[in-house]
Amino acid sequence: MSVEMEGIVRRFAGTTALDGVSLTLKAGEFAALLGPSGSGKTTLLRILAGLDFPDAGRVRIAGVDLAGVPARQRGVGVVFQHYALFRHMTIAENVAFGLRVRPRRQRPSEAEIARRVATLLELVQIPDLAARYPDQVSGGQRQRVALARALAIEPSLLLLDEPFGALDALVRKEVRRWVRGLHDRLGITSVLVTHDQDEAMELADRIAVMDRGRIVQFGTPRALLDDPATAFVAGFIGEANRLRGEVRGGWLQIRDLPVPAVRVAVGDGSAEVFVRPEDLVVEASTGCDGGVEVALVRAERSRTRVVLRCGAAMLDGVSDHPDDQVAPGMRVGVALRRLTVFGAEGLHETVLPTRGTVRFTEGAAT
Ligand SMILES: Nc1ncnc2c1ncn2[C@@H]1O[C@H](COP(=O)(O)OP(=O)(O)OP(=O)(O)O)[C@@H](O)[C@H]1O
Repeated sequence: MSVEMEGIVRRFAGTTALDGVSLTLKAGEFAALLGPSGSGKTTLLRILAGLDFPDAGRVRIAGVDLAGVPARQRGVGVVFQHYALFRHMTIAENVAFGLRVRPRRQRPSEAEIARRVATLLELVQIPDLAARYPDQVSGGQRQRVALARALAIEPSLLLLDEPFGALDALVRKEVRRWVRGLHDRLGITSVLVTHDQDEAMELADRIAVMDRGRIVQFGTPRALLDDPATAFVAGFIGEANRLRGEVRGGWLQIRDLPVPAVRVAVGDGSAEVFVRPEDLVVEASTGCDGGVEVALVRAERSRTRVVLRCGAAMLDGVSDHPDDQVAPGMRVGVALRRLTVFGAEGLHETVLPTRGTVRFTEGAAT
C-alpha cells in the first residue's frame, strides 16, 4: 500500500525532531530512512506506526488519513531492535501474540492461529523452534521470530527500526538478504530505519537521507551516489575526499589538489569539493621525481586502495597497477576523473573535467 507523509512536524521540549517532513512511498516499495543519530528517523517511524502523533502534518496509508487511528488498527507490522521478545512465552506464543490480543470478534480461532503460526515459522525458516523459549535460540533466530511476530497480523506495511543491529556481521548479511526476499515475495511496502549506509544501499529501492529533522534527499542508491543534492549527502553517502576550493569567474581552483582550474557553472565564492576514491586513479609511477607520494596501500578484491599525500591533505584513491608498482614512498601521477562541487547559494554540479581526465603530478599539471 502507498504511504504519504505531508508536512510532518514533531516537537519535544526544546527539540524539533521532525521539521516538516514530506515523503511519498509507492506500494510495494522498500524504502530506507538513513541519517545520523538524532536526525529523526525513529520518530518518523513511530508516527507511521501510530505509536506517536505529529504536531502538524498528515499521514495517509493507502489513501486513508490516519489521524487518530490507533496503532493496533493500522495493519502495520513493526520490528524494533529493542522490542524484545516476551521471554516467558515460547516462540510460537510470541508469534501468535498479535492475533491473540485482538478483540474477540476479530480474533481467529485457536486452530486458525496455530495454523498461521506454523506457516509463519516455515516462512522464516525456523519451523522446528516453535516450542523453545527466546533465550534458547540464537540472535539471528530471535530476529526471525520478531519478524514472524510482526508478519502474523498480515500487515501490508512493515516497519523495521535497526532490526539487524544485534546480529554479528555474517548473520546480519544473511538475514537482511532474506528480509528483502520476503518483502518481494509478500508484495508488502517496507520502511527500514538504519544508520548503516551499506545496509540501506543493499536493501532499499529508495533511500531518504535525513539530517536534523528534515529529508535532504530521497532517491535511489545510485542517484544519491552520483548526484548528491547537498554537501551533507555527498559527505554522508559513500566515501568521498572532502576538499575546499574557490570559484572565480567560473573557474574552480581546488586547494591541496595540484590540478589546473576546472570550468564550473556554480557562482563565485568559496566551494566544497567532493572526490570519490574511485575517481582519483593512480596512473603510473613517475620514479623519484615529481608526482604525488603514495602514503599507504591496501589490497582489496577488485583493485588496490591507496592513500596519497597531496600537500597538507591525505586523499583516498585507487590503483589498478600490480602491487609492486605502487608502494608506500613511491611517487606517482594521478588522474582526477570526476568531482562534485558545491558552491555559493547551494548550487552544485558534478564535473567530468573536459578532455576526459586531468592528469597531474605535484607542482605540474598536464
Ligand atoms: N520522547 C522524546 N522526548 C524528548 N526528545 C525526544 C524524544 N524522542 C526523540 N527525541 C529527540 O528527537 C530527536 C530525534 O530523535 P530520533 O530518535 O527520532 O532520532 P534517530 O535519527 O532515530 O536517532 P538514532 O539513530 O540515534 O536512533 C533527537 O534529538 C531526540 O533526542
